[in-house]
Amino acid sequence: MTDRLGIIGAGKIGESLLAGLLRSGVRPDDVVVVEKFQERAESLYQRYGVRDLSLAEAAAFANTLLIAVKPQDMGELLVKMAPAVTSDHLIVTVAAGIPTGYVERQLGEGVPVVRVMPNTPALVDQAMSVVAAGAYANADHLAAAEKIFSPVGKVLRLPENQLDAVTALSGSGPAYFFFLVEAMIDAGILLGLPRAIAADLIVQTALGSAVMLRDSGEHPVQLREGVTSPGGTTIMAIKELEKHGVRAALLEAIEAARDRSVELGKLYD
Ligand SMILES: NC(=O)C1=CN([C@@H]2O[C@H](COP(=O)(O)OP(=O)(O)OC[C@H]3O[C@@H](n4cnc5c(N)ncnc54)[C@H](O)[C@@H]3O)[C@@H](O)[C@H]2O)C=CC1
Ligand SMILES: O=C(O)[C@@H]1CCC=N1
Repeated sequence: MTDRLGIIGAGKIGESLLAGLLRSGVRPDDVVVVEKFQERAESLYQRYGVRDLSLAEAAAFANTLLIAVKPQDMGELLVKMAPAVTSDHLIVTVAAGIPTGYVERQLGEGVPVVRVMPNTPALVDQAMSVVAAGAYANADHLAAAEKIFSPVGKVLRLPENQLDAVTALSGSGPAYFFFLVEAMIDAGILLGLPRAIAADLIVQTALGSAVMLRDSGEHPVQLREGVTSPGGTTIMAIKELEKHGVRAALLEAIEAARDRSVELGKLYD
């Protein structure tokens, strides 16, 4: 397999993957984009030196086609792609909720499809991506898909029936952390700290806590207990979080995200 990639839909996720691949040493000549909005395509060319082609041209150029359009745009896109795609292509899709089975039916039985759920920390090479094989994707296809995502972070293989849960957990996950940080900065304002100071305190605290979670080998409960002194300040805050049902809210929020992923998958039933 030659390694030529076409990124169809170079929005937030498409661009983050494009930028990550180029940072990792992939040559701009080996990547093309197919982008609906001409202005965006021109801006990508200026910033990355990557050409914008039509779907047919991209399919002729690249052996791997990475689809990064919104789930709502998938139906129309796959109809346009079908005539240009063969079983020699590898199709990688990051669209939330859209099953490989649907993509296979639209593009033709036998076309290898790998469904992936990355997340936006790809921008800083700290993504969490999960890859799942469709019915016609073999070990080489999975390895080829992983090669696109491993330069921008960690990659895990899971069966496709877990991808809706993954979407809710790590796909949407960065938004939950940003939401929490935003609320904690507001708490700093409430306590009279300047916004910039509150932001510094919370961002560094988030970073330090994330590194501890990753590197200490300890369970989050142990790490939290290490901060929670008997009769101290932290337990007073934890009591309020429990009183307001923050744990239950998170469980229900992530369940709602999973349900939405399942619903998006039914868009084209
Ligand atoms: N934003 C995120 O955190 C994540 C998004 N995803 C998935 O990635 C996909 C893209 O999401 P974003 O990058 O956030 O959306 P976006 O709206 O930023 O990017 C989508 C891009 O696709 C282009 N596009 C739409 N239809 C097209 C077509 N027919 N041909 C060529 N280009 C076309 C649009 O012009 C746009 O630039 C979605 O399916 C989403 O579920 C997956 C993981 C995380
Ligand atoms: O909100 C969404 O639908 C996409 C999928 C995962 C993260 N963002």
